[in-house]
Amino acid sequence: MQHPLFSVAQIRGIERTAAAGLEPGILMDRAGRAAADHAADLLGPGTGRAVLVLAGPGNNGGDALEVAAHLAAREQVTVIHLRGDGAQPSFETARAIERAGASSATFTDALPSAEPDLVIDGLFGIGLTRPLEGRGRELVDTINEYGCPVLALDLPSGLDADTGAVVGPDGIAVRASHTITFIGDKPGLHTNEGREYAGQVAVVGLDISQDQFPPATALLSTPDLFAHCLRARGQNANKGTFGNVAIVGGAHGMTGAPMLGARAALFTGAGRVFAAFVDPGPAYDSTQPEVMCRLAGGFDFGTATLVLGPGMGHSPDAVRDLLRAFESASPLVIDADALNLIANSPDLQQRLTQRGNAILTPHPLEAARLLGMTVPIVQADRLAAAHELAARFNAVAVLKGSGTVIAHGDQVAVNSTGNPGLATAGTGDVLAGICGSLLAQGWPLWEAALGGVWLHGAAADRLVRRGIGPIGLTAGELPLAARAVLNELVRRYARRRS
Ligand SMILES: NC(=O)C1=CN([C@@H]2O[C@H](COP(=O)(O)OP(=O)(O)OC[C@H]3O[C@@H](n4cnc5c(N)ncnc54)[C@H](OP(=O)(O)O)[C@@H]3O)[C@@H](O)[C@H]2O)[C@@H](O)CC1
Ligand SMILES: Nc1ncnc2c1ncn2[C@@H]1O[C@H](COP(=O)(O)OP(=O)(O)O)[C@@H](O)[C@H]1O
Ligand SMILES: [K+]
Repeated sequence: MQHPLFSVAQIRGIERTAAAGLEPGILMDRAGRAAADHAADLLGPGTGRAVLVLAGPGNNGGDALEVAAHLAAREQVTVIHLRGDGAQPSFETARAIERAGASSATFTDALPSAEPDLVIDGLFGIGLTRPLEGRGRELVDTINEYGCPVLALDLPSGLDADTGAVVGPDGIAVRASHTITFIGDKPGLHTNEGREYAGQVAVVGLDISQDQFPPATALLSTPDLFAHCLRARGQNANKGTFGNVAIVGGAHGMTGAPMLGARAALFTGAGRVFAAFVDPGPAYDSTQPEVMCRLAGGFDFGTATLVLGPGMGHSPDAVRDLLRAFESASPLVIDADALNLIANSPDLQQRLTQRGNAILTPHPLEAARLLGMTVPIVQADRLAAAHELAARFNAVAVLKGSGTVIAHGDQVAVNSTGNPGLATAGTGDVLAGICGSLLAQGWPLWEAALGGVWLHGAAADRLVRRGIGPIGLTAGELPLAARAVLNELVRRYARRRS
């Protein structure tokens, strides 16, 4: 099943169309009821717990007041309602104000002296137009220090639902442990700062019929998007069935990078794996003797899927190898130094665009160099940056980081796996090796990128679940974990086809 992500403009459109066919206020009734149920689940069995409800001036505040009215029957509810000095509340918010006012909830301007058992964040949702300031900012500052669960309504106040950026210069947002988001899921909850601030995300469609939803802006990447490429191995398979991968890089002093990529390719099922060194490198890898070490200069680039860039350096030999690789018809994964060489060379850019058949895997700095912009601009709208990379270089673009964005043509996906254990040197080399391995096994570019990124993150998640990381997780531990995750996926999804 697909997991769509909608822009704020799309959510507004869906809300308008749905509301036109319903009694006024029904959608807020449903949002308030669903959020109150979610809050009750977080509180667990019992009654009389202290719940702090922060309600803003708009409809997000209306949702929060509905939650307050529902919860007040069982819990000790305190409401801080920031009314703002803008327009009058909407019909549904005015009704929510009345309902909460008629309940046993206590309204106050001051935070309670003791930390509550649960905070409901209904300050701002998709109507946030500027950074938090004044009292709103003070409240967020304080609740961000609490240790109790924080349930954000629709999205954490202060976050941009489209981009996952904290609105601001010098902005602030609620750090929620849970977010219940209404009508449809939003990209900003899953990329950039979104994963940090949104916590666990639950989506409530408010019973709006699917035919009122437009095509999604993006999809959250799950194995359903690449399951059709997962295949059990036929009994009669041989190593030639699973393709050749060559990791091309490893300038003097950087031999570890291609070795990590090569191990990742091997452990995720490539038939034969080469490490092709730009400068004279090791004769063999004593830890992984299955990897065949070669000098890139003499390697026939037409015989393997090529992963270009890990530890490649910037020497004339590196450029020569890159040019030769571009002249081959082999599928390419382009990473690290290869991306920097391309960023510096209009000629390489033109050749890449003309040849196609490539996955680019930049981190935000590499993406900024390729696009001729700064990292903050790339990060301010990661979906747009990935889309632009894909269009400009005629490739599948993988913009790495928390909530990696994968883009090609009109398609955009946001990855749902991974954790900060991956923030350590060499994990990018492993990702490039996995993508190369899947390509070599016959996966199309788009699926190899989606699957490679998902698997890489899931491998890190598996290690963390087993107590290996996030602190101290090493890139070299990922390939074995990726192997386990891939075999599990194949058992779950694959039908034997050979
Ligand atoms: N309608 C429905 O049926 C449904 C609606 N739903 C809910 O509605 C939410 C959207 O509601 P919304 O459009 O009212 O926007 P919301 O996020 O409450 O904020 C707008 C208010 O904040 C103000 N403001 C903005 N920025 C500010 C700042 N930095 N600092 C201070 N003030 C600031 C702005 O006033 P301004 O000063 O800009 O005029 C305005 O008053 C959505 O996220 C979902 O939760 C769901 O229940 C589904 C059904
Ligand atoms: N905080 C994080 N959460 C999730 N994934 C992360 C995080 N930090 C880094 N990663 C992932 O780790 C990898 C790092 O790649 P890269 O920066 O190229 O590292 P290197 O060049 O050292 O191998 C990417 O796949 C990236 O998406
Ligand atoms: K909110």
